[in-house]
Amino acid sequence: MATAVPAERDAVARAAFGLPGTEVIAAGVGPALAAATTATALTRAALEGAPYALVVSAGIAGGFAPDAPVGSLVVADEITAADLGAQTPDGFVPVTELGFGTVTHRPPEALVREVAAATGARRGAVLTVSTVTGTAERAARLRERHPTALAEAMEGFGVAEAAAAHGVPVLEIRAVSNPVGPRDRAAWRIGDALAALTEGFGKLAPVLESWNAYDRPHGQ
Ligand SMILES: O=C(O)c1cccc(C(=O)CC[C@H]2O[C@@H](n3cnc4c(=O)[nH]cnc43)[C@H](O)[C@@H]2O)c1
Repeated sequence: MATAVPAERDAVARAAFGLPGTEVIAAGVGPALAAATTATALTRAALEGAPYALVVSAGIAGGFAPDAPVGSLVVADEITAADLGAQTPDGFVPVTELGFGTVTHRPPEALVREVAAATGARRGAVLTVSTVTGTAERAARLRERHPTALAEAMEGFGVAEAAAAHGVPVLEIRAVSNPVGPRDRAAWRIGDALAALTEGFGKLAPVLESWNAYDRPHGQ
């Protein structure tokens, strides 16, 4: 499990589901550091002869109103880099339309369904951004481009790129701490979101145990 900061790591670790082989790391803020730290952890585990079967990006996030209110839990059916591309006179163009790279990773469908059923998490796209959205206009533009988006955060795509490089499936689970939109630090509910993260991960043990037991191939 890869969170951004130690407070998120502790919220996930507090759920203490005691699964052998589970490690929770604070991998850093932003997609680049999250990718580098996650890739390092995956490489180390592989070199030790105990490769990971699943990578989970977890933490707090901004939620798109009204579908992902503050305090709700979201599981990504799509992890998309929302600002990886070029700004043109006609608007934003993702790198894939420029002919290179990737902007989306898809977690295993069955696992996403099982996580949602076990935790009550809402299913939808989670966007990865390098700049936190601070205006209603940008929030609306993101939702126009990604109509199924429920949340935005800053690490999921980086963690997913590291997992993909190692051929390991990925999940992203986020608890909503603030609405995506006009900047309003007074509206953040980080404590509530961390509590929701702990509660959600507390319900995940059977899902992750059966995933590891069946060792299902990527994409199932
Ligand atoms: O200064 C601000 O206005 C501001 C607003 C929301 C979040 C931040 C952060 O610096 C937190 C970054 C940290 O938390 C995740 N996160 C939480 N909410 C959001 C969000 O609305 N948009 C993007 N990321 C968010 C993120 O994954 C980072 O780890 C500052």
